[in-house]
Amino acid sequence: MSPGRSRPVGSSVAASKSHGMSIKYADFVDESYEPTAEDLVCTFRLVPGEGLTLAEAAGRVASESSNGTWAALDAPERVRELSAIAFDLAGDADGGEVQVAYPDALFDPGNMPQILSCIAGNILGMKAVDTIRLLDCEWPASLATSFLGPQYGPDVKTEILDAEGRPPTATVPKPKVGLNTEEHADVGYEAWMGGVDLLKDDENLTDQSFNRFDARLKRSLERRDEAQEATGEAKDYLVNITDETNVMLERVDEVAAQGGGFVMVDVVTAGWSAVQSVRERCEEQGLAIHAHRAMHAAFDRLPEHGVSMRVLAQVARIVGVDHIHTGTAGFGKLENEDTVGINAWLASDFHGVSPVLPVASGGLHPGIVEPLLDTTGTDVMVQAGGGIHGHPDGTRAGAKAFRQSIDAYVAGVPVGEYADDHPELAAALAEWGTESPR
Ligand SMILES: O=C(COP(=O)(O)O)[C@H](O)[C@H](O)COP(=O)(O)O
Ligand SMILES: [Mg+2]
Repeated sequence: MSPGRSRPVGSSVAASKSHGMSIKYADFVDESYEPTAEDLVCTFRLVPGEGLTLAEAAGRVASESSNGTWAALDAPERVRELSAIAFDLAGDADGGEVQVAYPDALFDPGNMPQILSCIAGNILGMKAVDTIRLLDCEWPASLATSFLGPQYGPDVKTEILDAEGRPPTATVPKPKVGLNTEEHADVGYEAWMGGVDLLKDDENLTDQSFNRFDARLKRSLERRDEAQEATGEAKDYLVNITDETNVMLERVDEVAAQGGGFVMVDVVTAGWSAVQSVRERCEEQGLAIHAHRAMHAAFDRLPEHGVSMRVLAQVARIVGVDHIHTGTAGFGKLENEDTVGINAWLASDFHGVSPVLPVASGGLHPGIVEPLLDTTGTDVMVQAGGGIHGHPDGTRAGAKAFRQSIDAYVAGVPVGEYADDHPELAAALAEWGTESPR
């Protein structure tokens, strides 16, 4: 049949009471449905609950995530037009994949919590499924463009930093919390002097008693200015503004007033609504947003359940972050994940929405930069904490070694060879070799 929602009323749809039709779970399945360009299409992997077929479970998923419930309902046709339709079912009662198409009129454009309450809401806890995972989404233009989208994306490399033609670098001081303001800013200064572009706060450093936000921002940007002057290279600071939404907005203004170019937000723990608010304020202030994804694994680590990192990254791009962590393709300390596929999506054409710069972070050091970039390509930001500050000769030498490993890659010189006349890199390779840490 031709694409569209005005599908024939199937055998399972019983015309009923005078003003409408009775809709029940089975009416949310149409194996032959062809989605339209206005549909949001979600791919789910699911295992049906006990005693249910794949189609019975899929009907319950499409129903609960759009406008159905457990009881057959009498509803007018215009309400029926808002129903989701499960189609393309592949599998059996032991599990499989299904697509679910949602008409865009079901959604509130520009309201990410509302969209997620549909497609990743009650269905994750229904008895009708033993497990269910939202794997991927095809977004219609009407929803994708109803948010601000990224302001800079990969253009931060040239518009804010001096990183044309190479991956920009960032570092997070370690120990991750506990350093006082002066110690933290000193680490930043040493890292910038060694060749790192960005100082980055860790995900759990915000405004604790030992390192207050306001003082850290001020002092770090003072040291940044010194490093910028000494090196002649643009430097900046990914300061973690994560807090209650109104506090974050005040901090965006403060960062702009002090001359910073970026804010960092723990986007999953803060929540997408708060990220939307920050994004709006960053538009006014011209700041880029670095998205840390702490807590993403609560959604995406178990392969059979939850919401994939791919979908979380899609949401982040639509809402409008400029960078987001997407893992290290198995080379760092974290679980291997679909880093390459997610990064390709973040760079892909998407209804005119700007791309996002992916960030590789977690257990990286100079010895694994080469295989990492071989796998991800160079359109990434590369971030190292322990792989810089754990260098035997300290942070500045560690930053030099890290930058040298990147410069070697961009020059097409094997890292071992480049180390022959770069002693900091040689020391890092002697310390850590080319193994991923655990
Ligand atoms: O602090 C770091 C990296 O420090 P180090 O370089 O010392 O491991 C990152 O927050 C985490 O690894 C999370 O990474 P991701 O957000 O990619 O999961
Ligand atoms: Mg961290």
